[in-house]
This record gives sequence, C-alpha cells and structure tokens, in this order.
Amino acid sequence: MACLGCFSVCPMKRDGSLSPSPSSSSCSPFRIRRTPFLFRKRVVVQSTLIPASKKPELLKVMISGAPASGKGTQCEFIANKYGLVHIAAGDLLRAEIKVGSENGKQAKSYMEKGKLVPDEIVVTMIKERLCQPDVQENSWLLDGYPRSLSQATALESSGIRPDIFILLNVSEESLIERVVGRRLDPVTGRIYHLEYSPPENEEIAARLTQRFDDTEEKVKFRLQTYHQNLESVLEVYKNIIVKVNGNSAKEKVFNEIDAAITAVVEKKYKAQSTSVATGASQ
Ligand SMILES: Nc1ncnc2c1ncn2[C@@H]1O[C@H](COP(=O)(O)OP(=O)(O)O)[C@@H](O)[C@H]1O
Repeated sequence: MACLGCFSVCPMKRDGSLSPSPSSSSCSPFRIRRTPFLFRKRVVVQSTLIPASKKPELLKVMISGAPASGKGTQCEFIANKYGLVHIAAGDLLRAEIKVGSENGKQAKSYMEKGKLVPDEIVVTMIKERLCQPDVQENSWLLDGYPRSLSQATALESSGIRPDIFILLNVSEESLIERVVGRRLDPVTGRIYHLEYSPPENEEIAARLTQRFDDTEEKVKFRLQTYHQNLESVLEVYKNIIVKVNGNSAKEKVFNEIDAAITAVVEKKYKAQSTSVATGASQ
C-alpha cells in the first residue's frame, strides 16, 4: 500500500517502497496487518510474498454534507460496519482547542465566525492523522474534509483518493432546526436534540452543552460557506459521488449508504482478484 501522504513523518514512498531508513514499522508494505472487516472473510492466505503493487487496497470513504446533515451519526454506522477509522476535521479542530494549542487558538477564531479554518492548519492536521498507525492499518472514513478545492487538491497531489464520495442532502429548513436544538452530553459524548432526541432524564438534561458555533446566526453562515465551496469539491470527485437523501430516519439513510458502499466494495474486490490472478499467472 502506498503512503497516505504524510511525507514528513512517514518513511513510505508513494509507490509503496520504503525510503532508506524505515524507522516506523507502521507503514511497511510487508508488515502483517489485521485484515479489516471488508476483506476478513474473503482473503485467501497466500504462501508467497505479494509485491506491494499487488496487495489488496483498503476501502477509503469520504462523506460530505451541510452542518447537521447527520454525518456524525452515519459515520458511526459506517466505521462500525467497515472497520474504518473515522476522521472528522471538526472533531480534530475541537480537540486542538481543548488542549489550548496554538493551532487550536487560531482555529477557534475562524470557527466562531463559521468560516473555514486556513489550509496551513487543516491540511497538515489531516495528513498527519492519515499517517497514524491505526489509519494505516484499517484505512479511513474522512468526514468534513475536503471542504474546498485547495483541500481536495492537496489530497490529490499526495495520491490520496477515496473509492466513494457520499453526499448527504438535507433540506435547509431541517438543518437549521437540527443545529439549534443539538446538544452534547460532555460525560458520554452522546449527541441529543432537545425536541427529536431528548435526554433520558433530568440529570443528563442539566449537564448538556451546546457547541459554540451551533446558533442560528452562525449556522446560516456555515451553510453559506458550505454551498460556496461544494461545487468545486464535487468536481474533483465527480465520478465517484453517491447522493443520499438525508431527510429520512437514520437507519434508512444508512441502508442507502450501506448499499452504495457494498457495491463499491464488490467492484473493488473483483478488480483486485482479477489483477492478483493475472499477476500470479504471469
Ligand atoms: N476541512 C475543514 N477546513 C476548514 N475548516 C474546517 C474543516 N472542517 C471543519 N472546519 C471548521 O470547524 C467547524 C465545525 O466543523 P464540523 O464539526 O464538521 O461541523 P459542521 O460540518 O456541522 O459545520 C467548521 O464550521 C469550520 O470552521
């Protein structure tokens, strides 16, 4: 498998070979890896070493949608079913804010206004996360990244491309309603909605918090930012986009996403089996 693009920290080159001093074993193309869910039942144990170029490529998924379109919920379902590491740009930024890092301080001033955080912070943050051992091992589900043409181009130029780009569509009216009523339980990390998914008891209700950017005024600006950038991002992934209606119940939305991912997995696996078989017979 080729490096995911974090050239400053990862010893693997984009063609899958290693640079002279492979200090980290996490990126080795020949290390023994835990087979993710997707290939678990189907992988045939090979007795000979397969060249890196012939190894099964792992599933890679991107998901995009307006604020409160339900990406977080769907990502949880997808990550659980396909064993992918869920990387949410917004969560990574909030974690930076929480630890009080310099990047976090800068990011907060943009997030408070509903603006995109500059690429200098976000691109590096995502690339570094993609190079972590858990992601190398299990592959990724990118949520809320890329959000602009420059972010998509940064990935493309590092050879990082998903197999499928899921676009969750939800009506604007519902989005605003969902954002304004959204609350977080800081103890369990669970997301509630005051009306549609209220807390189970008074104790939980009393400790719920609201995200600093979840006000009506800020969400309107975030929506504007989202729409301004969407078309240029879609252009990059136009051949692999699957549009999903996010207005239905979460289980129904997931069924639609799951069917789309399954189709991609089948196609990917077929292509890979053919190329391995062709390679073996040569
Ligand atoms: N890829 C990104 N590029 C720049 N800024 C981002 C990116 N992802 C998240 N952010 C910042 O974090 C904020 C919150 O993002 P997120 O948690 O994904 O919520 P939402 O999608 O509901 O706006 C965004 O409004 C933006 O300021």
